[in-house]
Amino acid sequence: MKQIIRQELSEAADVLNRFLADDNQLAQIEAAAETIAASLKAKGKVLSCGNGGSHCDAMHFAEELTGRYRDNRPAYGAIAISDPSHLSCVSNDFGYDHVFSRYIEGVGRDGDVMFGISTSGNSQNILNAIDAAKAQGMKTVVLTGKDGGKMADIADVEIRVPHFGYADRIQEIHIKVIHILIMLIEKKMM
Ligand SMILES: O=C(CO)[C@@H](O)[C@H](O)[C@H](O)[C@H](O)COP(=O)(O)O
Ligand SMILES: [Zn+2]
Repeated sequence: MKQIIRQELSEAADVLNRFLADDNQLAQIEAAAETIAASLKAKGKVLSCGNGGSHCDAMHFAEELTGRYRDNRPAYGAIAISDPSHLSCVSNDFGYDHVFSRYIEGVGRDGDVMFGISTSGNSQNILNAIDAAKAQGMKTVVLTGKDGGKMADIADVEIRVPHFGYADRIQEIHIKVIHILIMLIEKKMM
């Protein structure tokens, strides 16, 4: 058992160190923070979305913007697309591929930011959300993994964890990126 624990922690450390060494990804994190802070300063908001574990991460990101991260400060506008009644209605009536895009059509406004999280970069409901966000005049920021998938070509800002194994290793870096983004956004809002 100890061997499994060591192997898992060691692989996680390797993925983190490779990400840390990639200046291009660090620049993308700064670009994402700038995009989001500019929207919030102009009274815009962030609409975040993801599937499975990334859905939880989308909620985590939004609550730290509306609620709190490390210290108290004003609330910032953010909504994770997560209302079960919306998700079940749209899945039932239009299909699961439309759960995020439909919400963005209803709630997204020019100047808002769509924040999508996908380890494959290929989840169709997030690809559709990017299209819907663009149609609303919103900026799009995505966290991806592997080769970035189709999202790499269409998002305004893409932060990628180039790990080609299981999704959990990618998600572990995503949550670190989310915390750093909140920190940078707070600094830019001061
Ligand atoms: O949390 C995990 C795996 O760690 C899973 O629930 C995972 O999020 C789900 O399989 C998602 O449906 C994967 O979607 P995506 O990351 O490719 O967009
Ligand atoms: Zn998980």
